[in-house]
Amino acid sequence: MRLLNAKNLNLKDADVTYYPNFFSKNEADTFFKNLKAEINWQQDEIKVFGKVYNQPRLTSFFATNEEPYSYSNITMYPHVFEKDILKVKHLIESELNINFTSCLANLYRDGKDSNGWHADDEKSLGKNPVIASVTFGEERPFHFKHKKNKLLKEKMILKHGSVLLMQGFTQENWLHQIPKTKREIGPRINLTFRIIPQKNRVPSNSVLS
Ligand SMILES: O=C(O)CCC(=O)C(=O)O
Ligand SMILES: [Fe+2]
Repeated sequence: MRLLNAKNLNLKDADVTYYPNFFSKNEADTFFKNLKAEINWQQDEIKVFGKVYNQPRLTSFFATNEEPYSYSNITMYPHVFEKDILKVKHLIESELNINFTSCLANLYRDGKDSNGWHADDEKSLGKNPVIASVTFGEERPFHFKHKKNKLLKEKMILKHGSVLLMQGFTQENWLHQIPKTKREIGPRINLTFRIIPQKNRVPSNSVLS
């Protein structure tokens, strides 16, 4: 049932599939409530043209390994996966047959919170990264635009309990954003599951010959 009504967006030079009904209404309501309370949401600062601002959303980072995640000028160190986020992880992994190591969680408190145009193309994610992006709470528009061909764009609404799977050449060729809105709206939680391998480290007790 979770993959019911799956839709490939058929974006050029990309591979994006939307699963609008991945979580039932009841499941999604419960996850939203629990994750909002359980997660240790943090406020990071971003630097734009030398000036420091609060990032327009709260975040938290989780991983099964110790590998931090750096993007823009922010480095996030992982928490261990907590109860509910681990449940979400397992449900996604078993349906999509993909194992994720890490999750960047975003809390958009209201319409003033946003996520500007970007691609998740950090080196640490490797080439052609797979990203599963889960929405709980308020639905928000999600925009895509092609990096080179200005005529190619797409807008969609990410529903409560939906999953958006981005893979293949998506990050190489497209940008995405969650724009601000003037509408009076409630909070939205987004979980982006990613694969960020642990870099090789020499164990402290090893003997090098
Ligand atoms: O909130 C979303 O749906 C997108 C989040 C996102 O693009 C990101 O965290 O990289
Ligand atoms: Fe992103």
